[in-house]
Amino acid sequence: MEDLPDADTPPTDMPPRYHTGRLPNSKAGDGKPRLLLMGQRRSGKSSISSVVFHKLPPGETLYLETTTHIKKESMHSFMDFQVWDLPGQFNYFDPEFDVENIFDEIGALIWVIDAQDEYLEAIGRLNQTILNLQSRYPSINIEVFVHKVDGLSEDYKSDTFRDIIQRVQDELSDHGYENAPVSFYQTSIYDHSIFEAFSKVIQKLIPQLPTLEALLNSLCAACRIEKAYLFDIMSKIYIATDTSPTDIGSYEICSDYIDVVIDISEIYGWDRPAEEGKKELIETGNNDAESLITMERKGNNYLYLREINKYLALICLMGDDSPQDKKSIIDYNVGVFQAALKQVFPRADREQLQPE
Ligand SMILES: Nc1nc2c(ncn2[C@@H]2O[C@H](COP(=O)(O)OP(=O)(O)OP(=O)(O)O)[C@@H](O)[C@H]2O)c(=O)[nH]1
Repeated sequence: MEDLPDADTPPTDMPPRYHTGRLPNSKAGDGKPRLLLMGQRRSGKSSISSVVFHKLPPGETLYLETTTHIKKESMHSFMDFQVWDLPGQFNYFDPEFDVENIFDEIGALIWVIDAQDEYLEAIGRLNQTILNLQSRYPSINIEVFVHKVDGLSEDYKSDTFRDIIQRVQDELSDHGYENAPVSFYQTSIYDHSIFEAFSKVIQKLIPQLPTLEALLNSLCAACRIEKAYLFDIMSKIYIATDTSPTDIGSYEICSDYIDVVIDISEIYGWDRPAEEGKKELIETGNNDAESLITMERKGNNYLYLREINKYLALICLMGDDSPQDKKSIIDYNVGVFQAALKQVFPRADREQLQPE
């Protein structure tokens, strides 16, 4: 890390600006990239957005009412984005809907399929939607959540997953779209899988991801960290991790630790008013922010957490080779990491693009 004070920004035609709340696909000026949640009725769309973005306990989704109109919500976090929950009963390519308004400029379309239900009709509609979109908006990422897998046996779960992928891919190749940007995830609101899937969806929209990963790799190598995650604290989505294999177990440990931090800061935290005359800095690399740093032993692992700013936290997972002795080295290197983040998202650029 010491050799890496100036991180290279990957070559790109566009100025880096997602950290101002704009993702690359978003309409210049509106500042809010859009994620669309689509799928059949009762497939679980509102539950997903309530659990991930509003911390609704999964059991309480049983009482959610059917969505009858397009529900638009703005999320304010590391980046501002909109989540649109589209009721399952309409065909959005009908002339009565303003197709352009719905699909123009979206970051990703998340299609939710209820794996516990008959899914052939859902796949038919998904295929139709993908084909419609491919001709008009070929670059939209289509993310298929094979959802509610919690109630299924391991065998049934993987058979269903494979069957759905096969049916979608067959239909696409029949129409000559072998390389359509479609990805599949197994999800449930009753475990961490829904957060993991959302993390991957969001990461695809971050152009500087390779740089963030390279920085996290260097940090891990310098401090013998097993796994490092850069978390969005509010949603528990991780926006980057090092490139060593990710297992859901390490994500779960880190995500539970974030919960503890949130609970404690809800009790002891308070709002800091912005200093007079100064705009509040909400961006990556704001190391003027008060920062919480902790290191704790969890079973055979040590967990190191450092708040990067109001929205982001770095969490590292280490083995038992006395990392406590190395805490000062880790602190130092994480400080270098934070400085490098600032190079990736220079402050001048942030201020210039900060909405008034
Ligand atoms: N077992 C299980 N049930 C789930 C899961 N996610 C959602 N559900 C249940 O599925 C039912 C329907 O969820 P909703 O979120 O209302 O579905 P929706 O897709 O928004 O439905 P509409 O508003 O009618 O379009 C609720 O009873 C949820 O509790 C899951 O991961 N596992």
